[in-house]
Amino acid sequence: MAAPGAVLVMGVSGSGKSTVGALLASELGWKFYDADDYHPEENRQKMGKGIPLSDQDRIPWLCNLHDILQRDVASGQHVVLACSALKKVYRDILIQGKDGAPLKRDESGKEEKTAEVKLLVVHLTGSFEVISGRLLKRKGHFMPPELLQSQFNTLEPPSAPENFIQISVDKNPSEIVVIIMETLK
Ligand SMILES: Nc1ncnc2c1ncn2[C@@H]1O[C@H](COP(=O)(O)OP(=O)(O)O)[C@@H](O)[C@H]1O
Ligand SMILES: O=C(O)[C@H](O)[C@@H](O)[C@H](O)[C@H](O)COP(=O)(O)O
Repeated sequence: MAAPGAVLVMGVSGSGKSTVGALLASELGWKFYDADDYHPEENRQKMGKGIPLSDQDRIPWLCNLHDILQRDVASGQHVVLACSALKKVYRDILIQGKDGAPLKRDESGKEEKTAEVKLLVVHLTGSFEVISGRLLKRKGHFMPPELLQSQFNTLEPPSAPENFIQISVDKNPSEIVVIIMETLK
């Protein structure tokens, strides 16, 4: 595949997406987006009450993130996105948009090709015990640790032909960033 214009750092809540994503973006000089900042208020309230999000809750959020990625990458801006992206279909939306359609109509009705976002997917993997231990210590976040089991239940780890690597959260964030940067070379 062509060199990725974007890196998706994915995984369950507490796997270190925000920490690793921000550090990676700063090392690369790329723009950083944290998908948590793009949840509508209803999604935050739902998670805050300990209710897992449904596909219906997540799809508009992912479509919005796809549009942001596509706009930036099309303008030559490289980006790092930290986003749970737990299911394959969610990652497909980030890459292609909701319909995965190769064509879209502009305002004048003309059809034009939509570009896929070339993504390197970085899956941060770890045991329930390690990650729940980190979540229990994390302060000031809307996501309650009780939702972690549902995140593991929902998780579909990336697999071929996705363009992905897996890195253990047992490594520290700097080590993880070095591995990702080596992969991008
Ligand atoms: N590789 C790591 N090793 C040790 N602690 C980590 C690591 N990555 C993240 N953390 C800590 O774990 C907690 C969850 O990390 P965070 O980046 O908020 O995860 P996520 O964005 O996936 O929910 C934070 O308190 C963070 O400082
Ligand atoms: O799809 C989801 O259910 C949410 O996006 C969830 O996966 C995400 O993890 C939350 O936004 C909590 O934020 P943290 O991942 O930072 O805990």
